[in-house]
Amino acid sequence: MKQRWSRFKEEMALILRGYRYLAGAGSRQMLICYAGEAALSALIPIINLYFSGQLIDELAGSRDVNRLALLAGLAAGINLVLLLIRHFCTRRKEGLYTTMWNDMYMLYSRKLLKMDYQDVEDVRVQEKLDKIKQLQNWGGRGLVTLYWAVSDMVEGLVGVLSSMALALGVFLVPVPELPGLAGVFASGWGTVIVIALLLLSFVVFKLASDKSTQVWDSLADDMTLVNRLFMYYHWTLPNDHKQGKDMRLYNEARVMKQEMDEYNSTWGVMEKKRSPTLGWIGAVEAAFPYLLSASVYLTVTAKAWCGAIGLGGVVQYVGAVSRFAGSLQKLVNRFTGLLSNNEFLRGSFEFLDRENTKYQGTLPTEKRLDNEFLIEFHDVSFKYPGTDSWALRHLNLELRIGERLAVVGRNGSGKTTMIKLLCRLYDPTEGEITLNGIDIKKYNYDEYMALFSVVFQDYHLFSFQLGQSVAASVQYDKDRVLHDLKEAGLGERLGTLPQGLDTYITKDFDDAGVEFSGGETQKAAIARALYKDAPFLVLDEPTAALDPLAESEVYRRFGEIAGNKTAVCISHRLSSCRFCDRIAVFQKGRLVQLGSHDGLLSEEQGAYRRLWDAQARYYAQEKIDMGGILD
Ligand SMILES: Nc1ncnc2c1ncn2[C@@H]1O[C@H](COP(=O)(O)OP(=O)(O)OP(=O)(O)O)[C@@H](O)[C@H]1O
Repeated sequence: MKQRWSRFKEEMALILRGYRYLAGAGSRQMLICYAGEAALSALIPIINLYFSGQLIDELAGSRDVNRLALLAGLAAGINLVLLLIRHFCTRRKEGLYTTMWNDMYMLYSRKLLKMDYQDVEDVRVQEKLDKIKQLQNWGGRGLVTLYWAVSDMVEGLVGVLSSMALALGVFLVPVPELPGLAGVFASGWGTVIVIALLLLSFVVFKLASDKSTQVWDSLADDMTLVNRLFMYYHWTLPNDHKQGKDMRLYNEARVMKQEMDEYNSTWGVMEKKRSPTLGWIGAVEAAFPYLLSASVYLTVTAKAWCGAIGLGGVVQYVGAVSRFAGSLQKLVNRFTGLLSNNEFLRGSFEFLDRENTKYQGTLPTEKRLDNEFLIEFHDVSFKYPGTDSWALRHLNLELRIGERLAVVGRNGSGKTTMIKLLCRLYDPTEGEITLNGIDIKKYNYDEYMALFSVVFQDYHLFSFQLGQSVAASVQYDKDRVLHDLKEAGLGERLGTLPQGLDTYITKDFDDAGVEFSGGETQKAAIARALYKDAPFLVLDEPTAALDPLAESEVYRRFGEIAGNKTAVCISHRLSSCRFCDRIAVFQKGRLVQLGSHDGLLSEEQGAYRRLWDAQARYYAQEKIDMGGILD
C-alpha cells in the first residue's frame, strides 16, 4: 500500500513537472484560458438547472410574479456575465493556439540545436524523437496531452462538484417506506448502490486506461520505422523538388509504389491489431457512467413518485445527475489518461533531459588580433560512435600560424573526419588536440567554435535573403557582405539580382526568390565563411561545383582571400595544392606524407606522386583527345 502511495506521488509529481514545463515554455496564459473556459462551461448549465428548478417550482406553486421576475432576471444576468467571460477565454485561447504549437515544437528543436553533434547524428536519438512526435501527432500523447487534459479535468472537476452540490438534496429528502424496487432506490440503499457504482467506475476506468496505454506503447515501437518510411515516401521525396530529377530519370516512383504498398499492408496489420482491443476498452469505459446515471434516475423517480420531491426538484436533480455522470466520466477518464500518459511523458523528458556528455571547458580563448593560434594533433585516433573501425589513426599534425595546408587523399581516407575533430564536432577517441598548448576540450565550446569558418562538403544555405544567409544574421554589415560575395566570385551575379542582398535564395518563401546554380550556391557558402572572419578558414572541397575558370580564380587568389588566417583546404584537384605551403596526404585514416608540392612529387614511390600521376595522365589524355582545343 505504502509502495502504491509513493508510486502515485511520483506519478503526480511527473504530471506537475509537465505543467511547470509548459508554463515555463510560454504557455501559462494558454493553460489559464483553457481552465477558465472549461470551468465556465461546466458551471453555466448547473446554474441554469438551478434556476429552472426554482422557476418550475414557483410556477407550480405560489406563482409570485415578483419572485418569478427576480429569478428570471438573475438567471439572465449571471448567464450574460459568465458567457462573456467564457467567450473572452475562448477567443484568447484560439489566438494563442499557434503559439502553443510553436512552443511545443520549439522545446524539441531547441534541444536538438543544443545537443552534442554526435548525438544528433546518432540514429537512436533520432528514433527517440520520431517516437515522441509520432505519439504526439497520432495519439495526442506526451506533453501535448497535458493541454487537452486541462479542459476535461477542470470541466470534469467543476462539473462533479457543482452537480453534487445540486443533487445532494435528493439523497437527503426523507421518504415513507415503499414496496419493491422503488423502496430499494428511495431508501438509503439507493445511495449505497450509487456510491458502489461510482467506486467501481474508478477501478474500471483505471484498468481500461492501462490496457489502452499498453496497446499504444507496443504499437509505437512497431510503428517508428513505418512512420519514418511514411514521412520519407509521402513527404520528403515528392515535396523536395531537388529529388524530382532523379525520381523521374530513374523512375523511382516505381520503387516508391512498391514501398508504399508494403507500408500500407504493414499499416493494415497494425490497425487490425489495434482496433478490437481499443474498441472494447472504449465500450466498457462508456457503459459505467450510464449504469451510474440509471441508478440515480431510479432514486429520483422513486422519490418523485411518492411525492417527496416536486416537479422543479425532478428537473433539477435529473439534470444534475446526468451532468454528474458526464462530468465524472470526463474527470476520471482524463485523470487516468493523464496517469497512463506518464509513460510517454517520461519518454519526452528522457529526450529533453538528455545531458550533453561532451566535456564543456570554461577557459576563454585568447582574443588575438595577430591570429597567433597554434593547433596541434597529438597522436589522435578516432572511431565513430557505434563503429569498430578507426576513421583516423595516430594522427600527429601541427597547423602552423598563417599557413595554407592542403589535405589530400582517396575517398574515405579520413580528411573530413579530421576537420570534424578540429572543430570539436567529435572528440578524439585517443590522443588530444591542443590550441596554444592547451587541450581544446578545456576551452569554452562556443568561443572555440568561433575560431573556425568552415565550408563543409555538404554545406547548407538557408532559404533566407542572400545578405542574411551570408551574414548568418538578420542584422548585418552590408558593405562587408558585398565585399565577401565579390571575393567569393559572386559579384557579377549579384548585379543581376533585382533585389540585391534582399533577394531570397530559393522560392521557398518568396516567388521572386532565385534558384542559384550549384556553383553559385557554393560561392555564397564561401562568402559566408569569409564574413565570419574567423582565424581558421577550413574549406572541404570548396570548388567541387565551380567551373574551371571560377575554380582557378579561387585557387589563384586563395592566399589573398585567406589573408592572415590559417587555412586548411581539402581538395581532390591536386593542381590546386601547389598554392599551399604544405600538403598532408591521408591514406586509410593515417597521415602518410607531409611536405611541399615539389618535395612530395620528388618522392617517386609516395602516395602523393601516385595520385598526381593518375590525375596528370587523365588531363594529358584529355588534351590529346580534344585535339589541343584547350591549348
Ligand atoms: N557519421 C559517420 N559514422 C560512421 N562512419 C563514418 C561517419 N562519417 C564518416 N565515416 C567513415 O569514416 C571514414 C572516413 O570518412 P571521411 O568522411 O573522413 O573521409 P574523406 O577522406 O573525407 O572522404 P571523401 O574524400 O570521400 O570526402 C570512412 O570510412 C567513412 O565511411
